Amino acid sequence: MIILETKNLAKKYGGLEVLNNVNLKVYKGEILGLIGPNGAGKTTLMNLICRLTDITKGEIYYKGELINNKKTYEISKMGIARTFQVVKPFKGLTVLENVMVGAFYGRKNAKTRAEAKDIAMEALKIVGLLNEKDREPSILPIAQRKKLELARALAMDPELLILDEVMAGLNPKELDDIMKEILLLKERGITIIAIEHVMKVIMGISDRVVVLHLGELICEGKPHEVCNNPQVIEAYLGNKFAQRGVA
Ligand SMILES: Nc1ncnc2c1ncn2[C@@H]1O[C@H](COP(=O)(O)OP(=O)(O)OP(=O)(O)O)[C@@H](O)[C@H]1O
Repeated sequence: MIILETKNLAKKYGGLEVLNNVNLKVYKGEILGLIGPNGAGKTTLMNLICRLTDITKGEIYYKGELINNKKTYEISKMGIARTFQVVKPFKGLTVLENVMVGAFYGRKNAKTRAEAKDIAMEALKIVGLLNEKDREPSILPIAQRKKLELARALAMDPELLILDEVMAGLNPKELDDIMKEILLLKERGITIIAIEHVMKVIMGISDRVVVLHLGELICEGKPHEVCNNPQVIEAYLGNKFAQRGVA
């Protein structure tokens, strides 16, 4: 079953064509890896889906419903949550309070502080950040700030979770930990789109991979199929990767 679909989606910033004719299908329950070179349009595509930026052309359907005219907060209530590439926790709020913000804006729609706290505590438990709940986010190391971002998105109780480079800057042990957590989220029934440059992660968690290049989807398939596609090797991975298998 398709949970999200874009049809002939296009985005221009002034004269700059950033996305062109993107037909993306995301199936319920899968982890979809989205890869492509810097500037390919990956974040822009996610910004369009979350309705953070105007659509130049085309349609976006979520669970069969056209969402072109929805507001970002309506998208959150419908069950789409995302993390951001650059983690920006709210200053002056503790880790717990930052996650509570997600509980107020998401599908669970917390009505009281106590309710939001329960939801946030559960999300912090899932990502293993309960011990840090009273700390100031800015003093957390990068791996924990990424977990905070993940917890905030989880507190929104998403059906579709968009992860924008949650792995960047993590060491191998931290990568393994967060990969396991993402696979657990899939087991909980959450559909995931993961934008990622770390190919070990993409190969390790994705059911399917799509490749964006110069604003167009140039390839989709199982991870190993995509990695062996000559166009993808040429545009993104390079020959070294193809010979080695996993970067
Ligand atoms: N608000 C904006 N105004 C003008 N141009 C923009 C804007 N946002 C993005 N762009 C341009 O759109 C193109 C695609 O950017 P985008 O951030 O979507 O790429 P990306 O694939 O996510 O790259 P990266 O892997 O580096 O994060 C780039 O050329 C970028 O400079």
